[in-house]
Amino acid sequence: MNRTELADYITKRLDLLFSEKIEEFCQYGRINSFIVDDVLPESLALQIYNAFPKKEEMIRKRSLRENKYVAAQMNLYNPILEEAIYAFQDLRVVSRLSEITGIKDLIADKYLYAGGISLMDKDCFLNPHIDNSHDKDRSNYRVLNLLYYVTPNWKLEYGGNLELWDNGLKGKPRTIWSKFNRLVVMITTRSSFHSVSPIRHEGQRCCLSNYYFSPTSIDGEEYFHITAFRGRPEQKLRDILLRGDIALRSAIRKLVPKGILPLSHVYKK
Ligand SMILES: O=C(O)CCC(=O)C(=O)O
Ligand SMILES: [Fe+2]
Repeated sequence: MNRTELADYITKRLDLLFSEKIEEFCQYGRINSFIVDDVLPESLALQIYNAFPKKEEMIRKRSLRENKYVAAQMNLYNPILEEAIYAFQDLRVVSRLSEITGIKDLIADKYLYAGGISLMDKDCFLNPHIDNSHDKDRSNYRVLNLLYYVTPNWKLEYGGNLELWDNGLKGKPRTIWSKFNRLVVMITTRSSFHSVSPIRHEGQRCCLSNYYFSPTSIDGEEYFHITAFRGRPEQKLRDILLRGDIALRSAIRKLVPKGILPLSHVYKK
């Protein structure tokens, strides 16, 4: 199964749900987003899940900000993973998403900057954050996240669900179940705080991530920011520490616009 054949399925699914998803995405008063279930035939989604590498073969990211395993250097792994990720970059998929979201000039990211695959198991989490504003070359704005979940039988009570903080960190988040064979498309702006709730279950939550960029930001303004993590409402001390972390890393970025560390979370071709 190659990326074009996988994209055939994704495109057909989007076409079927097209007008419903436009309405869902446009709903007022929340982080613009929509959900597509049963994206691929079940057996294919399962094949993608089964192709996931062991967490030991991935890069661990562990700090107060997050605890998860990621990989973007896709030629190191089972090729079905690379095919599946790039299926979401097929021009037909990009154009359907542009029509649904109304965002013109969408650009898929072949370098998978900060994207690729992620695996989270017991006690993994992702604290509330806004995503980095730009692509790796700092030339286009990040505007959409495409998150495709592939763990079969993942239950809501396991945790590890996506949370969208529609009313900011003072409000309650909207929880989106990281259900098997589900795609979540969400907008990324300067205020689109989101997180992954801590996992309470012995199992692994696997996700394929694609990020789309555009020459202009969603609000039409010019800005730059790094990924900015915060504490959850009950994590007062962690929030103070993470605010300090944002201030420090932002200051360094002002001095060294390309960052001080070599880019690690990209697909080096
Ligand atoms: O794994 C998820 O559901 C969310 C990941 C995330 O925050 C991101 O890709 O920006
Ligand atoms: Fe994110």
